Amino acid sequence: MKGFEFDFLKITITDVVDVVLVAVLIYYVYNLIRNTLAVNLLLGMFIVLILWFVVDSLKMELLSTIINKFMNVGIIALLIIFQPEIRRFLLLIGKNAFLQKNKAWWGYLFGRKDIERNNLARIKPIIDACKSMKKTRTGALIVIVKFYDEQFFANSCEAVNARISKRLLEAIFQKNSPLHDGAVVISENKIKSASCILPLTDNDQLPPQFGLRHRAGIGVSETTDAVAVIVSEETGEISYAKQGRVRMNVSFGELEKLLNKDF
Ligand SMILES: Nc1ncnc2c1ncn2[C@@H]1O[C@H](COP(=O)(O)OP(=O)(O)OP(=O)(O)O)[C@@H](O)[C@H]1O
Repeated sequence: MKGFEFDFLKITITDVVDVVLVAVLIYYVYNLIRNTLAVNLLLGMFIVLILWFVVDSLKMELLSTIINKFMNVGIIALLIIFQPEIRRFLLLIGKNAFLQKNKAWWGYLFGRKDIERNNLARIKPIIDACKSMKKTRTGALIVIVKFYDEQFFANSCEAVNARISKRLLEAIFQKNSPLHDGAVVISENKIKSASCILPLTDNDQLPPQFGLRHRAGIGVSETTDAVAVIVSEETGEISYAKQGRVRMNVSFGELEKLLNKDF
């Protein structure tokens, strides 16, 4: 008994690391699914789990067997249901970790000011294009990805592979342009493709004025590491989608800050 109490109270460094890692994992998972449909799915699964325990402890054989069978395929169902979140999570810990490490080295070697100046040079054409498209009420969807997944984008896009420029972005989204329908995808400092058809979000909590353009921007940010800048054709309002969540009526100052952080 004494041994048990001693064991119970013994906390090793590994235990602390274990708890911290689990806390970090929960934080990341929470951040990934916060305000997305995945929360409802998770809640649904949690309710089924509670029901299973209740039914099992009340020895209700038939219902228990049915839920048991359902739970047996639970892992596969989880993988299918949470495929976008799992994909985003793995991209986050893989690609982002590498990029962040690089950023830190660049910061160390060349100083923060240089990074910010470099970033502004990359971001400025996008912000300038948005300013001009807001004025002319030109609808636009600009998607920025850290990791350009050829397979994901190649099938539904026209390849561009050009330097990011304000005039090119304006020309693409201009109403008479053959490429104006769909999204522009920017990655690795280039306009990689245009006229991309993206997956639409299933989120039913979005404002009613959000049509297909907004839904596509939010949808791609749910399934990939992308952020999307959306210029509304109707209102000229700028929205910013990231991880399935959307910020509406973003000012150009805010847009610069957001892109500086995410690009
Ligand atoms: N799956 C898709 N992927 C990328 N772009 C799309 C997709 N579906 C529609 N679009 C773009 O959205 C445009 C239609 O936008 P719609 O008016 O439905 O959107 P909205 O969100 O209401 O935006 P706006 O405020 O600009 O009207 C299409 O012309 C096309 O360019």
